[in-house]
Amino acid sequence: MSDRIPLMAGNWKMNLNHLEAIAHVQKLAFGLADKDYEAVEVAVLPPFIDLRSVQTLVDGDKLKIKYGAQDISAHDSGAYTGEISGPMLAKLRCAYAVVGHSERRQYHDETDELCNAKVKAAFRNDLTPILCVGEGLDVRKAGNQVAHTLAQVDGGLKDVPAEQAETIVIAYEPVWAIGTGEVATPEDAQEVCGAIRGRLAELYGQEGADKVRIQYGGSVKSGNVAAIMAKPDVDGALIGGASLDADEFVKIVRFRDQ
Ligand SMILES: O=C[C@H](O)COP(=O)(O)O
Repeated sequence: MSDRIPLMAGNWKMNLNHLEAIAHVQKLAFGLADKDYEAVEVAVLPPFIDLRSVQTLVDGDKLKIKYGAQDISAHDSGAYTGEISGPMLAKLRCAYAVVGHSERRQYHDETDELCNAKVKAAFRNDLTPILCVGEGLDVRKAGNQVAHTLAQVDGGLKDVPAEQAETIVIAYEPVWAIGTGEVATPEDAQEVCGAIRGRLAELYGQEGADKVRIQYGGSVKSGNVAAIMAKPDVDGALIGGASLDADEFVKIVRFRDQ
């Protein structure tokens, strides 16, 4: 049995301003306070402008909820208008930085090469990258989901040393299941998550691969999370839409009760 601690991370995407963020995290904290959820790590991934408010709340109330950014610059400082750097996120005590979400790959043309630079920027600044990978519908229909996703894993981890790689979080998000209500079956999720762990074992050895947490993302809800989490290579979820409803997110975190 794996001793990996499941990570349930709510990706708010471009939702909730800094005041709404405070109210939302307070509601999450309240919803998670009456029961021991130590065996699950909970994180929120708000828009950049919310991070200071979330940090202040988490610090002030000594909450166990972690937080991170939805993106990170490949550069640590300089003339990169609009970018947010690893040192800035580290100063806010962010735990995580999402890298290569499919919406960044699709709408901002982020390549595996850029994702690799962002993964390195996160590690350089003591942030844990959540590297997102996954195939689109055309690739899935052609049956090439494993090869496609493993190529993204290879690209994102290029020249990343084993001691860093074994601390990364990889989120397998089939693009056709994001925000569509089309959740992958638990078997679909396991097929690719298992293949990802297999590739990590080839790259870093089985012991290192066994330390990596691999999340599933794509239309995760309280009603389907338990079946997905029952799969051996699924160690958590990256939750979009359902994470905006505090009660629903709390139910997802408590997937063992579902
Ligand atoms: O980062 C989260 C994923 O894009 C999943 O989003 P979703 O739960 O709304 O399908």
